[in-house]
Amino acid sequence: ARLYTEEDPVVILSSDSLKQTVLNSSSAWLLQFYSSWCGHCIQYSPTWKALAGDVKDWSQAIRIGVLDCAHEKNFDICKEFGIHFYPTFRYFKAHDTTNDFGKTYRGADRELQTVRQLMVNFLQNHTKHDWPVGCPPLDPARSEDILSLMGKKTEFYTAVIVEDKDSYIGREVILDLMPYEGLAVKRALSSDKLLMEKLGISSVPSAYLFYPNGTHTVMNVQKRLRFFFSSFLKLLPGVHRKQTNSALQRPQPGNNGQGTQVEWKEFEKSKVYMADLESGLHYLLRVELATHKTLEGEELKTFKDFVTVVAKLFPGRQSVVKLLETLLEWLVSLPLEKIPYDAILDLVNNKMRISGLYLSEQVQWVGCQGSSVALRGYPCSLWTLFHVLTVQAANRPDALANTGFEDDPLAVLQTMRRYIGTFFGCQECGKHFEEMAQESLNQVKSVDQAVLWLWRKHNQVNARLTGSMSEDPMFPKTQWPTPDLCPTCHEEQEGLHVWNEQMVLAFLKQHYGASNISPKYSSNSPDRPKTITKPNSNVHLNQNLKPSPDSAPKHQKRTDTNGAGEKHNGVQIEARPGMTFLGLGFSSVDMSLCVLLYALSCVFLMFMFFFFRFRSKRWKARNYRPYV
Ligand SMILES: Cc1cc2nc3c(=O)[nH]c(=O)nc-3n(C[C@H](O)[C@H](O)[C@H](O)COP(=O)(O)OP(=O)(O)OC[C@H]3O[C@@H](n4cnc5c(N)ncnc54)[C@H](O)[C@@H]3O)c2cc1C
Repeated sequence: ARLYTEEDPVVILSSDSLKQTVLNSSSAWLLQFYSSWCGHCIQYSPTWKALAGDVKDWSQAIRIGVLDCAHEKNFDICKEFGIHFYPTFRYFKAHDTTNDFGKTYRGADRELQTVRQLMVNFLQNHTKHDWPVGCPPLDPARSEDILSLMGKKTEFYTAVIVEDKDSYIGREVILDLMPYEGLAVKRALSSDKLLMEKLGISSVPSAYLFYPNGTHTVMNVQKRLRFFFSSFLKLLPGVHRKQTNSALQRPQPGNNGQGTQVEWKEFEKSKVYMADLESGLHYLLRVELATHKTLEGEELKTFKDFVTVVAKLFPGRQSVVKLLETLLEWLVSLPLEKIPYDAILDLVNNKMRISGLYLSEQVQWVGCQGSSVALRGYPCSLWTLFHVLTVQAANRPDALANTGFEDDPLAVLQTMRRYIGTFFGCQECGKHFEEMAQESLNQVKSVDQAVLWLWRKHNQVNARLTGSMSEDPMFPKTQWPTPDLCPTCHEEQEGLHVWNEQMVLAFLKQHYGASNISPKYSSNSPDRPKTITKPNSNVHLNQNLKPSPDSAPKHQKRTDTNGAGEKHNGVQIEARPGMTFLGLGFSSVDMSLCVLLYALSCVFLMFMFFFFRFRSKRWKARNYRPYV
């Protein structure tokens, strides 16, 4: 296998693309010419990938590429470029038309931080004439320019990183924020005493922030590290990733693409919202799965396992949990190998009118709302649901007792893997997720590791999707949790950001724990359960597939409902009349059958009565004995 794949944040070059990509480019390039059989190259590849991921946002200024000289079709180009040893590192300046073969880096130190700083130095070697397009100035700003911002209203924020002469933080933060709009980042040196005094800065590195409204203050970050400064700035209100051409064609924030404004709901990002989880379950059960006419074989098994895990672990409202439990009992009690999905829908829609079961049909995205209806929503809620479930499995070890999943730390992840692979509407996503699962899921040995595995993989997906079309400019894809949510989760080792996984685990358990789920915006249960009739489809509960009354939990009561049908979102909502008797709910079909059977049995009994009466009279007349 090749050392680098399309999944990695590096640009993979070949003889066909090398010259036209790298020479006279609008950005500078740092290339690694490697050989896939060379042991050093193999060992070094994780560092190179990490570096490329770390500087992904610098791509307008400098980009990272690889070319495999062991590939037959690259033999000639590697010869032409004079590559004799592997790996060879070459820098290519932006706008270089001299057709040269780049500048070789010969240093022995190839640590990530060293190479990253060399990239900054190399960028600064450009002149005014060949400066990479889109790369902001990296030299320190003049103190007059900074001080003139005091009290001045502008259209954007200005952040100033004040640092020592040898520090790279300022330049790295400037490059990190390059793809973002709504702010400008500058750097200043601590040797500028007047500036230090005017800004009231006594220790470095520090950051100072000028707000668009003319106010200004020292930036308050928990740790004075590059990652903390960059994250803080990326998350400022009004700061978002610049839109690409394709992203510009997307509906604008607050607009659903059809001219209708979407109502914005205020929310706290430190909370998980029950409305998101329930809306996700509604979409999953009534829309995504409903595209399957019947479930059988592996699909049915996957669905049953999914319902088992959710019914046992979902820390939701009683009405939803009861609905899931009833669905589970019904699925388990049914010996069928094939189930029409309409029958499942009938149960989800509580056609049996079992009181206390209800899953709202209203979609309410809160923490998962997007700046347009085309963004976020369901996939966000699905991630959230599975994070909640892994945390529940870790916090409540006995929850899966007697389900066949007890003692299985992989229960939630394997169920998620199979659900995503079988039913998730985005097939490509399913393929990627499966690749990640095949790669490392077998290393998960405990429920805590399962929580961390899902977090790690979600961040891997976030990194891949940074700047993609599915990124909501108001909710940029970041490595999560950001420092403002969990400062102790972040550390730095030799200039590289590292996670404190113990802290991450504690944070995930708190964030996705039941007590952090807010009921705000959750739709209330209706006074009566409603049934849905899809146009032109027979949705009457299939009598053969009715769950037997015994299969419903004993504590569940049935109730009657009354009311006329009503129209909602183009779907006919029909509330059929019914009644309760001895605490059991009966629909009108049940009632009609009862009356019919009652009438038939009356006729039958009358017939028997007259038949035997007539026979006994005849017998008496035939065998009349006056002396008996
Ligand atoms: C299994 C799966 C695979 C996917 N694969 C792809 C794909 O290959 N290509 C594609 O274009 N889209 C894919 N998607 C969709 C994509 O990941 C996002 O869900 C979607 O773009 C919406 O993004 P979002 O901004 O709402 O944040 P999401 O990534 O959906 O995250 C939702 C919320 O989870 C929290 N969060 C973020 N990161 C983490 C983390 N590491 N750990 C715990 N919580 C976190 C945040 O609060 C965030 O708001 C996939 C979705 C799923 C469920």
